[in-house]
Amino acid sequence: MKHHHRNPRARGGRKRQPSRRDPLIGFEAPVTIEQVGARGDGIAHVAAPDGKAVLVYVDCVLPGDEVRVALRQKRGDGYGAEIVEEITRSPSFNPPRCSHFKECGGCALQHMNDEDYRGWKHDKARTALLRAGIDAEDADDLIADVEISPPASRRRAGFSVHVGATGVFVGFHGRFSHTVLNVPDCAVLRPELMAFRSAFVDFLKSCPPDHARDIKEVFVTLADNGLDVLVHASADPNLDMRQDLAAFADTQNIARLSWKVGERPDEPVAARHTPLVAFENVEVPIAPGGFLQATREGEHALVSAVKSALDEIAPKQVADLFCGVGSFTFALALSGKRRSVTAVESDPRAVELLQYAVGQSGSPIKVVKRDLFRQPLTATELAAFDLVVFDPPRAGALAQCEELAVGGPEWVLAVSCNPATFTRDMRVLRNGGYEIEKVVPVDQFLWSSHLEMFAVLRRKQA
Ligand SMILES: C[S@@+](CC[C@H](N)C(=O)[O-])C[C@H]1O[C@@H](n2cnc3c(N)ncnc32)[C@H](O)[C@@H]1O
Repeated sequence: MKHHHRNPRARGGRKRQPSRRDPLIGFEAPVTIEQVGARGDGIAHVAAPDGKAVLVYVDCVLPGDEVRVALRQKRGDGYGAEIVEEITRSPSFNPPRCSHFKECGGCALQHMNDEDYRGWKHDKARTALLRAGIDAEDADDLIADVEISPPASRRRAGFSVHVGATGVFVGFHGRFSHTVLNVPDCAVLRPELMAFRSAFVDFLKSCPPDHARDIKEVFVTLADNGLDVLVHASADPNLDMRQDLAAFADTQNIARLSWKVGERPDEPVAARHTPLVAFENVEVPIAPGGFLQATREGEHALVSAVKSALDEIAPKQVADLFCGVGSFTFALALSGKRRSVTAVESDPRAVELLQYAVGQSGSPIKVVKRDLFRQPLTATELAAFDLVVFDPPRAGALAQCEELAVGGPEWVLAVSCNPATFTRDMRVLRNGGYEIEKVVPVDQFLWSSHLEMFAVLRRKQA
């Protein structure tokens, strides 16, 4: 056997120190939870053996809970801690709805009662406005009631898949872990998605393990006419697997089942009929894994907010930026009376599908493919519109807001799925002369820390 002499300086120049264990890992202490932080975890301070106060983050707790915790791992500026004993629970503690809530990383706040939960989401919107420079009294006047999607309403989900010696798992990752958990009584998903999940577990159990093991994730969207399923795998399916998947799609009445390996384009394995969603009675085909608002109720709340703003603004020329396949586009063009809409989107597939539906319906919509991060509509181009609507991904719409600040129209409607970038974008627009007139918080990710915000902005008259 060869013996390798390692030069300790060869790689980093300095001799490696033996790793020293953090003495606080494993330390136990009683704590009283002070507040629920932005991610839904409880925040508290424990007294360390040296007398210093150490920040801890604890899952599944509420303000006022007294628990004994063990520090488990460094997390940001503090430690993630696990409950080892419940001493007293706050009166607002609600029994969680799913049996696997404590283990599952999908929900953060199932244990909060409905009223406190509503208040917590409202405060999240309020904090975003305060950070955007709005004063507290104005923020309270601006924020409408939170529109919360009910349990069992989420119409799209990405399930992680693990097929191994311990069984078949199709579900979500555990809290701060890579372990995939089955979620047989998930309370947030539509029943159609739940039925698919358990049928898919059975299907994978019936497959040769070598092939089932290739499947890593499965994304499911409930379109208006059935399920659209996209399987992410590490290798192509063989002929048997293709036939089995096609038979599975038939028995489960799946509209389309596609397969995707890495960054390669997805490939339909069973295309029984094209998944469609309707906006203002116009049917639009959707792409495998393509964007759709997470719940019908959330989409309805956002579209209603857009429509009531239209009544007040009465625009003639509208720009719908980051339009996707048109959740707002058709409402902007067709609700009440017809208006000209320029719909802008960078995803080529969404552009093609929207273009198709526009052509079929003869709607007054021009669809433009453009990257609005690199090439926002310029102040000069914006002069053609009397209303701009934007609904960017989590990164927000900084470049576009900078152009709006210079030359945007009187009215802007902003939709955001990330309070942090919402705050930043609102600051830019306020510095450019816009005032926020109304904010509607929309909660499509029940019991999570996510929040969507809809805002009406108007340029201050000189
Ligand atoms: C939150 S979704 C909103 C889609 C649509 N408004 C809806 O409600 O269904 C954000 C959209 O922005 C698109 N997008 C992402 N980056 C973009 C970019 N740089 N330029 C233009 N569109 C982009 C995505 O493809 C996606 O369709």
